[in-house]
Amino acid sequence: MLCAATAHAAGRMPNVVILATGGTIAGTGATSTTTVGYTAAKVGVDDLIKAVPELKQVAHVTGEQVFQIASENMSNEHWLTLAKRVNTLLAKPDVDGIVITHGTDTIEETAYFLDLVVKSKKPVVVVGAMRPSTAISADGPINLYNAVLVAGSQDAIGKGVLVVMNDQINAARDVSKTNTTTTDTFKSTELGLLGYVVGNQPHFYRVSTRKHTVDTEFDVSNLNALPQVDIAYTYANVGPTAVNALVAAGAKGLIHAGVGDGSLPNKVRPALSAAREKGVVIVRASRVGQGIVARNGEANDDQLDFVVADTLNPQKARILLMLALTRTNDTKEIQRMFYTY
Ligand SMILES: NC(=O)C[C@H](N)C(=O)O
Repeated sequence: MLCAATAHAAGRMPNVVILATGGTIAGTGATSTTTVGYTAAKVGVDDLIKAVPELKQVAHVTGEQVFQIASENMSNEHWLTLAKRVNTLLAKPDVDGIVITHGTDTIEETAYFLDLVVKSKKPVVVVGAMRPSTAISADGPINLYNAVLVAGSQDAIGKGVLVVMNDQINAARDVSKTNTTTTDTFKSTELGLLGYVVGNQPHFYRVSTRKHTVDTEFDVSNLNALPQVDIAYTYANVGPTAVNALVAAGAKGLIHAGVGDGSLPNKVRPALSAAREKGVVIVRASRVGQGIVARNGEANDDQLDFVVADTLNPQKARILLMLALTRTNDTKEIQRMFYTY
């Protein structure tokens, strides 16, 4: 077998733990042609593993059912539970890598959260499927097989948390779901994927230069909750209602999903400025989906005391801001974090 893992160097197959959380990869539909309108999160981890007997050829696989949910129901509390379990498992010398099966709707968020809080260089791969397990040409089994190959590979060590779908390897920081239903939905847009899984082997061509895992300052081991951070979306004719409601509901941080380069409509700017004066940390992001939100570009961030999201999309900016707020309220420090991770 071509799977080259540290464990292989020691003359054994890698030990990979599959942590199952639900999603479409564990979904079932009424018929084999049901590819929408199915029920997510039905099949247990043992059956997911049994459905891919080829896994035995590339790793010693064990499974744990951590949750059984559709990923639109993923919460901060789920993330803390999952991250703690991942860190506990990776601290064991006999665990070589972890695969997390997950719904695709929020896979990019869970992967980025773990990328910032996992304290190990060992591979962590998040994987899902766009078709339920009962569908013709279900993509779950091949995605799971590829994910296990990557998680057991020494080439994946130190690369941060990875999302493996559709034969492609993507960095957690940069990958996003870009199509509502197709199997080639996960893209790292202009920043590029890291590699492919072809011929029973991962092939890496690039790395993410942003710090992750063992090189971050975030530690969730003693956390049971995360600071409340919400997202206010902007569009033509938007007013301050959402911003004011989120602040009134207790947000400690707000991501402004602005138009273009994070532009602030005149009707929203005073509400955000007032929120900042109350101590809420404001991060300017963009709804566009790629590109940098430039500091002091579409707004005078120095004067307003705002932070910019750099290239993070709003949902990933929310994650970094929550973790940043576990360390500091200083906006200069938070801006440094957005240029570091
Ligand atoms: N393809 C999927 O997994 C979608 C599903 N709603 C989920 O995220 O759990």
